[in-house]
Amino acid sequence: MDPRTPCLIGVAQHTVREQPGPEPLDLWELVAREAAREARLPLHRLDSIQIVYSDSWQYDAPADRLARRLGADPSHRVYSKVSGTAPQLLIGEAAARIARGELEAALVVGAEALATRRAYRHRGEHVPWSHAAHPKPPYGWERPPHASEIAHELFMPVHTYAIMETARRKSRNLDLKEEMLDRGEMMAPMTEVAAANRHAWRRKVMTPQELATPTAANRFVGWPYTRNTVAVIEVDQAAALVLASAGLADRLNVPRDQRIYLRGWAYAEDTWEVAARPELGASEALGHAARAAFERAGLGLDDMNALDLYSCFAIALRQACDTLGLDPLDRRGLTVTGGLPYAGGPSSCYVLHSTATMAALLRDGGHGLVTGVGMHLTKHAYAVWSSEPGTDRSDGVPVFVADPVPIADVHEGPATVAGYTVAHDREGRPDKGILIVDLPDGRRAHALVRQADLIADALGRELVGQEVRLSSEGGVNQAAW
Ligand SMILES: CC(=O)SCCNC(=O)CCNC(=O)[C@H](O)C(C)(C)COP(=O)(O)OP(=O)(O)OC[C@H]1O[C@@H](n2cnc3c(N)ncnc32)[C@H](O)[C@@H]1OP(=O)(O)O
Repeated sequence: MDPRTPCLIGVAQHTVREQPGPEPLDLWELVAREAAREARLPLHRLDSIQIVYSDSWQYDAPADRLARRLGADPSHRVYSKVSGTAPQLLIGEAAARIARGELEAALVVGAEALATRRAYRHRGEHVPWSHAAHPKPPYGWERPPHASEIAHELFMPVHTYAIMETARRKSRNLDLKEEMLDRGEMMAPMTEVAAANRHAWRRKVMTPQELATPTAANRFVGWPYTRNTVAVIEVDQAAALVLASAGLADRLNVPRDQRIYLRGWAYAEDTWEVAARPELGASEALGHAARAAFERAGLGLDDMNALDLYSCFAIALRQACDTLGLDPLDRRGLTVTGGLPYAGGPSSCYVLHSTATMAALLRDGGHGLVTGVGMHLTKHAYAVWSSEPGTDRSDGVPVFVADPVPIADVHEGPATVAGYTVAHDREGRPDKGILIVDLPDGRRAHALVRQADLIADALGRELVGQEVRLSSEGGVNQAAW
């Protein structure tokens, strides 16, 4: 074997159960030390430290602070942008550099302490954490929301994903109740996986009915999604991966069955704005990423022994199943962790956890698929991991970037609903409708619905396909019918 073959030789995960807990820097250090211990790697041998963006706290120099804690002096230091695909892009980058002989050992690490932030918030206290960046840097997204999304208050994933779900619901002619029960049936097995995962945030087995039925404890958060079917973000969780060259793994005497290989991976992008997607309920990019990853790995879906499909919201799972031709009730299950709603959805870091869990499983031999989604189902990363090495040395250059449908900021006149959600308040009461509409000239637009009777109508039946009239004031479109 080429001594520069990259392999994953150490993993660690940690979940903090009592809040307030430690700050992200402490968590990074904790899991980094544990993963390096498993990898038999002296920390000073690390020549790359790559950290996934933390929503919990902005440090002045994250990678430098961690390097100092670990007693390492890596030549390669990265702090990612916000995205659920960031872990896979960092892993892919580390593997490519190892394969080129630029690095021998890399740490990819991430942590959130959002449950602790919340605990301090509820006590009315500031978090007492170290090395804050001054001034506070701008939020780490690659692009801010579109002006029309801001004007129509459409930037939270609980709303954008819900809109895509209603568009798919209509395209499949599912009625409202059918979609909810179908979602419960798809996600209930994930709760069983989470219950058996000692790192999972929520370890309670739930039935399809419990997931599908709205109650006070399972309120609508972005209709038609209820709390128990969406990513749980306020968690304290950390994970770390150590990648090394096969040559170094040999010198460290890492057992062969502890080495897992990134056999093939690929990255692709849908349009940044949900409204700009040619089909709101389907992904063009996902299929390109999946095909390229399998091709590069020289393997197919049927060869996979285990799967972990990114599961922030049901539509992410459904788009993946639709595109891959995978039965949502496939005997392999859709997740090895329990997924973001149950195992935990620590902002951009989830794929570190799914990869760590998959790696531990594959030590018994076999192949596994781990996928990532970023922003509003914009970014897609597909990674095939294996106990047997392959030859793929791809980088993160997208294999496909979708073309956007133009968005009209304001519009007066007729339009057709393409997808919608009803935003709910903290008490679970309907607040406003948010629509994406098709315009007669082929463009798309956003619109709000504020009238209580129209909101009630939108909650009671399928509104996708409904002809509406838009009126515009102050850059905000209002819809009525
Ligand atoms: C690519 C991707 O990964 S996309 C996925 C990104 N992840 C997400 O979008 C996470 C989605 N999940 C969530 O937002 C949350 O877990 C929720 C809202 C479902 C949590 O619900 P709960 O656990 O019941 O928490 P709770 O209702 O106490 O709210 C937690 C916080 O969310 C915010 N929040 C909750 N509901 C609302 C609402 N209707 N409007 C505005 N803010 C809200 C508040 O800031 C609240 O904090 P506070 O308690 O200090 O006021």
